[in-house]
Amino acid sequence: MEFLVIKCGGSVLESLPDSFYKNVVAIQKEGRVKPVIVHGGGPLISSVLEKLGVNSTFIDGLRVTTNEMLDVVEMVLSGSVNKKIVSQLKKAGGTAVGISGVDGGLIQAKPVKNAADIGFVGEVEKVNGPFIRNICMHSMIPVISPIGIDLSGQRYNINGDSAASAIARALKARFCLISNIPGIYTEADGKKSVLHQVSEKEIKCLIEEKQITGGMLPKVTAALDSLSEKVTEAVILNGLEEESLLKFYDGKKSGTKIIKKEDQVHA
Ligand SMILES: Nc1ncnc2c1ncn2[C@@H]1O[C@H](COP(=O)(O)OP(=O)(O)O)[C@@H](O)[C@H]1O
Ligand SMILES: CC(=O)N[C@@H](CCC(=O)OP(=O)(O)O)C(=O)O
Repeated sequence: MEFLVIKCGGSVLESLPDSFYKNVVAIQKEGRVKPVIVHGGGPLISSVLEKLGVNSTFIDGLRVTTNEMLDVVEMVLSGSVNKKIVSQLKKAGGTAVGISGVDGGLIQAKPVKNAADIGFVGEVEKVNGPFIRNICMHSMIPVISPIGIDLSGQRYNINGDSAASAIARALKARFCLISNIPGIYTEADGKKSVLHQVSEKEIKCLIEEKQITGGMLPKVTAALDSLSEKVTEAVILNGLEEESLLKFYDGKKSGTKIIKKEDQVHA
């Protein structure tokens, strides 16, 4: 079974055109590749927390998450955001199942490394791949929110990009990250452009030069982590560009392709 993991960023969720969901359903109905959606929801979490008088702080693009904040994060991600995507897919003619990483032990998590004061932020230890496969086998589209759980039952807030990356790796899936930008921007001589392709080494330079910052940091790490011998590229796509998902699916040029090495040979 072949999979396509589609990570939908919170930056773009409110603005994704109906055609995006129609395209996901069309891919599912074609049957060759099973789409799996993993979503974020960062901006909505921030705005709900703000209404409750809680300010968010981020370390390397990850939200510092106290126990009280964790309840809000889960409510927003696994409740409102997740069910909106399921409804959109229904409207587009498909059947989706909304679940969080907590359900069925889908995302087993542990505290994220090297950040003592970040609270209940997790990284993925293990993914229950057979659970996802089962949903896909029943012609349904899994829609997964990035909350993880450890063996003691503690829940963790996981960055959507890293959750999606671990799921893509577990399924040996093609991986695309849908966001609100046409790809990775770079600037040289005051001129801004979008990279068509970028390697791990180039990404390190761009991070050092502070050309890649904020929410793009977990995104590029996630893209690189998803790569394996079998899956050699991950792509950052613009959700606001109507046909970007189908272009990527059909192997056409779209967004920024992330690869391990510059000399990687491409079809
Ligand atoms: N080099 C870069 N190219 C493009 N976007 C960048 C870059 N560096 C930082 N960013 C920021 O990263 C954001 C995408 O991350 P994020 O807001 O977390 O998206 P999402 O919610 O879609 O996961 C962009 O909107 C942009 O502000
Ligand atoms: C640990 C951490 O930062 N978790 C994220 C989860 C949501 C997310 O990743 O949303 P986007 O995809 O929209 O960025 C957060 O709390 O914002």
